[in-house]
Amino acid sequence: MHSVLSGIHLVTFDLDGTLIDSVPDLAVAVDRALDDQGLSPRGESRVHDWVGNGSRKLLERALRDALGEAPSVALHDAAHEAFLHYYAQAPNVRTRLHPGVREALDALRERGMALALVTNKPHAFIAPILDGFGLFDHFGLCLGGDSLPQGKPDPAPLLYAAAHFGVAPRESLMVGDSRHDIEAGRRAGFRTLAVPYGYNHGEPVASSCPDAMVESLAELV
Ligand SMILES: O=C(O)COP(=O)(O)O
Ligand SMILES: [Mg+2]
Repeated sequence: MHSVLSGIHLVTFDLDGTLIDSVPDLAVAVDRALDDQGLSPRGESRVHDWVGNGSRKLLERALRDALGEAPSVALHDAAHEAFLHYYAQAPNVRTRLHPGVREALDALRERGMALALVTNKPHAFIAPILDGFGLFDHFGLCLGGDSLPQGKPDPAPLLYAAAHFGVAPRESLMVGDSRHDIEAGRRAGFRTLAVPYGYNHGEPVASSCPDAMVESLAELV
């Protein structure tokens, strides 16, 4: 096992960008929502840098980019509703698991580690996506961006997970791809591990100084 796991009893994982490459399906739903409003598509490469603060923020960033100014509340609400509708129809068509994810989750589960998923994505999408990969049952707890009043980078969801499993924060590890994951982990008193292949607003996640980094989650186990 990787040394970052020594003394760890709970591992919490981020979803988008860490376990899955979800931008292909996210971008389709964003672009369909924009099209409903007569706005031109933004495409995957831009959406890539807008993921990480939940779906409302994703749509706000897309609308701002398409309009050249901040959207009205009514437009933001309408586009977000449309996005939720389109994404719910096809959350797992072109989404792929990152290499090493299945091996890592299987091995951690076999070793009796408590596993939690803490994403800023709306909770409703977690089960359909994880089920599609046969991984939903690996997690003893799944929290979405709308599960609690605060999402990452607030430490609240991580502290909730630690309390749920009765594990001390210092015996817990947050695994993520973005500065929001590393900040939430640090503020919660968790150890932090980052992967470099995900979504971090176009910046290297190493700048957030995680306790450790791995190229692939396979290195964990
Ligand atoms: O919905 C998002 O913005 C990203 O969610 P994540 O926390 O799983 O990266
Ligand atoms: Mg992420």
